[in-house]
Amino acid sequence: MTSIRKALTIAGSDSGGGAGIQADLKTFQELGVYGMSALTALTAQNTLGVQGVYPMEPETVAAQLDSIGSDLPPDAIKTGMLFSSDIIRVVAGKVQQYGWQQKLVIDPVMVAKGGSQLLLQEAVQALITSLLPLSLAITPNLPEAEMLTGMTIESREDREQAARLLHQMGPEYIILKGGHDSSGDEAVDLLYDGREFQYMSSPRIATKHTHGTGCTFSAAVTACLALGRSMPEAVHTAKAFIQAAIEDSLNIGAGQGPTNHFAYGNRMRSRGIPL
Ligand SMILES: Nc1ncnc2c1ncn2[C@@H]1O[C@H](COP(=O)(O)OP(=O)(O)OP(=O)(O)O)[C@@H](O)[C@H]1O
Ligand SMILES: Cc1ncc(COP(=O)(O)O)c(N)n1
Repeated sequence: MTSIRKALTIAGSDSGGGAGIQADLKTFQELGVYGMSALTALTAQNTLGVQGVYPMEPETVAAQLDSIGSDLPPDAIKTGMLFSSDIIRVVAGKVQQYGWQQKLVIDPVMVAKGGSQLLLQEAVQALITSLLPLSLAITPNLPEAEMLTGMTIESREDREQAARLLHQMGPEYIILKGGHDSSGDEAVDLLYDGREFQYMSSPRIATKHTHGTGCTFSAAVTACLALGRSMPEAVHTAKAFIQAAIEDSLNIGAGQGPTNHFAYGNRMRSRGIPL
């Protein structure tokens, strides 16, 4: 019998398959981790945008988490689209009930690349007060970090100050993603553990096909944590995973296409490197 590490994503469904739960499960699979999911919302979505958002009832989110918590304890967990304060409170309660605090990565998804609201404005405060204090790590992009801290982030010093403020809200690790800063030739992410700032950068790829980059990146971090890797190792691998996925992005759909979840694994396998 094969034993396998398990990761759980608590997120929304993207019918187009590039972001949300679909991106998370593909990433878990590629990194050799058994994927499980609890749906918070359905979206009707494709590369052209979000055509509809259909949130789950909070009790159906609770029921999914109970099914998983009572039988399939995850080694690591991530959240993505949570939509409302009611759903956030249910998730926070289940994280406490099952003792998942040290395993929880929060991707504070707020707005889709096409502009659709994936987190209601009324839910931002619940995210800060109910969920952030329970988390191991948070992976905001720059606009999300601005929303959570109330700061404007322009300089490197601003990023470090935002990371300090986010750290005071509870997460042990802050992973501030720099994909939205298109001013330089590099895509620069920052990892902060409350003591040191570690920058991780890669060449910025000129492409519009970046649908689901944040979901894929945080899923890769979560998969690596499920495998028992340290946080710096997990972020390093996630950066390599998303870089490959954007470089080899897929030419499907008429709009902003998804990344290629096979790319990192294909490269490693072709070089004979174990994943
Ligand atoms: N054009 C690019 N070239 C290289 N890396 C990129 C590019 N865009 C984003 N990244 C990387 O992808 C990861 C996700 O960053 P990003 O800031 O895009 O997240 P996000 O906005 O949350 O994504 P999403 O909008 O899909 O939720 C980060 O590691 C970032 O550095
Ligand atoms: C269900 C779901 N979750 C997350 C995203 C964010 O991804 P992006 O910002 O690339 O649109 C999304 N579009 N849909």
